[in-house]
Amino acid sequence: MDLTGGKEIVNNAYIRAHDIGLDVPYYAQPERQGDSWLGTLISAATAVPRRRFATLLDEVTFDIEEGDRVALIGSNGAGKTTLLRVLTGAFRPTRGRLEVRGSRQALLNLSLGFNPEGTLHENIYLRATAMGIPAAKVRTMVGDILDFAELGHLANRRLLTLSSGQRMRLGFAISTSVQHDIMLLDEWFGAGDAQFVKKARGRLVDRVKGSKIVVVASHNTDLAKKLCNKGMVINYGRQVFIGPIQEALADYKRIVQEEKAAKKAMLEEKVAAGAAIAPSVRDAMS
Ligand SMILES: Nc1ncnc2c1ncn2[C@@H]1O[C@H](COP(=O)(O)OP(=O)(O)OP(=O)(O)O)[C@@H](O)[C@H]1O
Repeated sequence: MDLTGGKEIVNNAYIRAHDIGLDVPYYAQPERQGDSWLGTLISAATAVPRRRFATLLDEVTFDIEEGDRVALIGSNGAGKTTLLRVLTGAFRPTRGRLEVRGSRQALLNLSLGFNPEGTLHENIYLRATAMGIPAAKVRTMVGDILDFAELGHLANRRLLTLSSGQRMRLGFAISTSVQHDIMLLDEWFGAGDAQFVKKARGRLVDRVKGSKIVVVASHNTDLAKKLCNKGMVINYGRQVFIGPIQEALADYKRIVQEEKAAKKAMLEEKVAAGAAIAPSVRDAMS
């Protein structure tokens, strides 16, 4: 079987970002003043949400070349998944220049692009076509995908009748059915039953080995050290470091310690000013 799914594998893959930024619109509900159920009800019915813009990424500049395995490192909400979405092409940067050479495989949301009303068979066509695989090629892959997901006996059932674990298995089997140049991963895949996870990890390791570039967002330091040669630290949507993985992890550790020290100092100021602090918060800061 041709593992490229009919896609051209390029000789020289890269991702180059120059000063990219991403602003997204969102709607903010004005603060509700009601202190009674009637007041809350009236304010909920009459308050008009305001359109605002949030800067999710700013001043991100890097060159990722063939052979690089890059860990995106940062606290919750730092912008790792957002950057991966930009790299997959799901979000277009609102500033700066992004150049990507090579086919991309994204393992971010395994259920994305499914139609719950369609059968498993139809959904394989839907997703594989969206991945750019020609229909003739998909036809030769359907059996393998269903076998890998262990769902062959349900091929003509509607997707909405599947359990969430079964959907995830199908999504994983489709997303990893072909080898691409660039692999974009959000956290190391670890959901599902133990036997499937083992099989899925085996396939992931193969795909990572076969990829020219891997970018993985992870909170798992051991995995980052084992898998990656480079690390990119993201803090509040800004890239604050890119370089060798050990140095990136050290930089992130320093940021976490500095933030912890700043929070502790703020807490101590509040205590000195006579504010009541819950014991759990005090313990967490010590
Ligand atoms: N569509 C959106 N509109 C407004 N804000 C958003 C949107 N999507 C993400 N955000 C915000 O952008 C920030 C970055 O989110 P993101 O999911 O990229 O973080 P992350 O680093 O992957 O976090 P985690 O480690 O928790 O997965 C968060 O503060 C999040 O609330």
